[in-house]
Amino acid sequence: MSTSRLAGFKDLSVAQRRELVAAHAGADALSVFDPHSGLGLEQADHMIENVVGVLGVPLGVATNFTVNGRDVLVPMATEEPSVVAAASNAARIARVRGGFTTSSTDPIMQAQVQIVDVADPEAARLRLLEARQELIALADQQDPRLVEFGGGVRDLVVRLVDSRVQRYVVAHLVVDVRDAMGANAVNTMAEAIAERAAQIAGGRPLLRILTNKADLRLARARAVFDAESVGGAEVVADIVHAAALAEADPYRAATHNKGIMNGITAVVLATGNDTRAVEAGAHSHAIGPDGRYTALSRFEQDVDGNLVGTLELPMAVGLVGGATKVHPVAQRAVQVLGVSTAAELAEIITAVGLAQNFAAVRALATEGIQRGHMSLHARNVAVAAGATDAELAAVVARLVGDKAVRADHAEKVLGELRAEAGR
Ligand SMILES: CC(C)(COP(=O)([O-])OP(=O)([O-])OC[C@H]1O[C@@H](n2cnc3c(N)ncnc32)[C@H](O)[C@@H]1OP(=O)([O-])[O-])[C@@H](O)C(=O)NCCC(=O)NCCSC(=O)C[C@@](C)(O)CC(=O)[O-]
Ligand SMILES: NC(=O)C1=CN([C@@H]2O[C@H](COP(=O)(O)OP(=O)(O)OC[C@H]3O[C@@H](n4cnc5c(N)ncnc54)[C@H](O)[C@@H]3O)[C@@H](O)[C@H]2O)C=CC1
Repeated sequence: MSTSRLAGFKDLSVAQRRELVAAHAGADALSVFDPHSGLGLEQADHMIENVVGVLGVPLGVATNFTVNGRDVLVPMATEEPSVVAAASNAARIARVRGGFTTSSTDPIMQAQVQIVDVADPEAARLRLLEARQELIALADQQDPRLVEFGGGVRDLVVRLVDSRVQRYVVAHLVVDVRDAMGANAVNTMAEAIAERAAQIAGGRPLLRILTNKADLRLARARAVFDAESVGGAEVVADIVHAAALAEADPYRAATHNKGIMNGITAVVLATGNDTRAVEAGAHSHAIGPDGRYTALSRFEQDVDGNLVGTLELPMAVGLVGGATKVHPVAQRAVQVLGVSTAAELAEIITAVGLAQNFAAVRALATEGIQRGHMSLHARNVAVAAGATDAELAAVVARLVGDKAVRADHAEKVLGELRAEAGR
């Protein structure tokens, strides 16, 4: 089934949405998305330690995404109102000009081996490089499955890092991890070569761990947002101004990048991937060549006057290993996305990050964030004030109408409605 635009998806009931998503994923029913049949206590107890329960996070589906010409429904797990709506809204505008175009590097992760107390670091560096083949072979022996799947060590790089204590020799194993996120895989390799590497360097092995600055594993997304659909030439120009401030000013960049991560983290979480690893990679990548923290995305006006958005960042996500293969909901989310490689997943996640960023910045450059975001957040405020299902719509309408989406006002409105009903 083509998802085409799926206009009006938001107006369907939860049951109707599930039917549509199930049909799209080629599944009979999405029973596993049911809160009572998702992650069980027993499975949870195998995943982490000292388990006492399972936390439910809303799982939504962003619509309207076209990525490299393919319509995609995007599962997003988030507690924040308006994130799924914003992504769908941006994707609706992007598809006017063909949607998102993506690409990525090979899935290369790196592990570091720190060697301390080396008398001659410069010479140690060359001794390690002379032993490159031996060390690579030793590392590859640790993971025959990965090698079988076409992955394995691609290079050995040696850096000298001057710290306030001493000059460290730091060997990097550069590993193609194929469809894995790869942390466990490269950590095993780093631990296996550490003793031998330190012996060759003439020092003592200390840290043996991957780096989350996965700057050899980049995913990229690009989209042209049609000027008219964006709101006209002035809005395009103002979005470029907004993005330029984020590039120039770390205070704005942090919020701009948070908007990107609203989308990225939601898909990373929905697919059972490691949100902290992706966030660490993103923020380390937000440091520009001049050492300043800056925006991860760029927005420009093209020759036709349309807005072009681009995003490039490390994206260490996998389809095997970690929770991706264990969590039943994550597996179903991957099925809905219709991806079969980690690279495809990484690219879709990056497209969602760009969409999310565009939606937020467009709102900020026009009417402001409050109308769209707060009208959706009003439901949370009303429920927190004690509104029942039957009272919810009336309370939300009053909060939005009064432009006062606040707890005290919700309590006041609720009191008034109940007094009227009691009369
Ligand atoms: C909220 C909208 C989308 C409303 O925007 P709108 O123009 O009022 O929406 P609309 O009713 O015309 O609908 C347009 C499309 O948006 C989607 N849409 C619209 N409403 C819904 C809904 N209820 N449920 C699901 N989807 C929805 C849906 O795809 C819909 O198409 P349709 O289905 O009608 O054919 C818009 O104002 C928007 O994109 N705002 C940005 C919101 C945002 O970024 N939220 C993130 C939280 S704020 C934050 O944390 C980050 C920030 C902002 O600080 C980052 C930064 O500073 O850069
Ligand atoms: N700093 C960090 O980010 C750290 C993260 N982690 C955790 O590590 C986990 C991910 O580690 P992984 O090595 O991905 O998991 P993993 O070790 O469970 O799975 C990867 C293994 O799967 C096998 N495999 C089977 N099919 C494959 C294919 N098609 N492509 C690649 N490998 C295939 C390979 O032997 C590979 O080594 C996550 O849970 C993450 O939270 C662990 C330590 C540190």
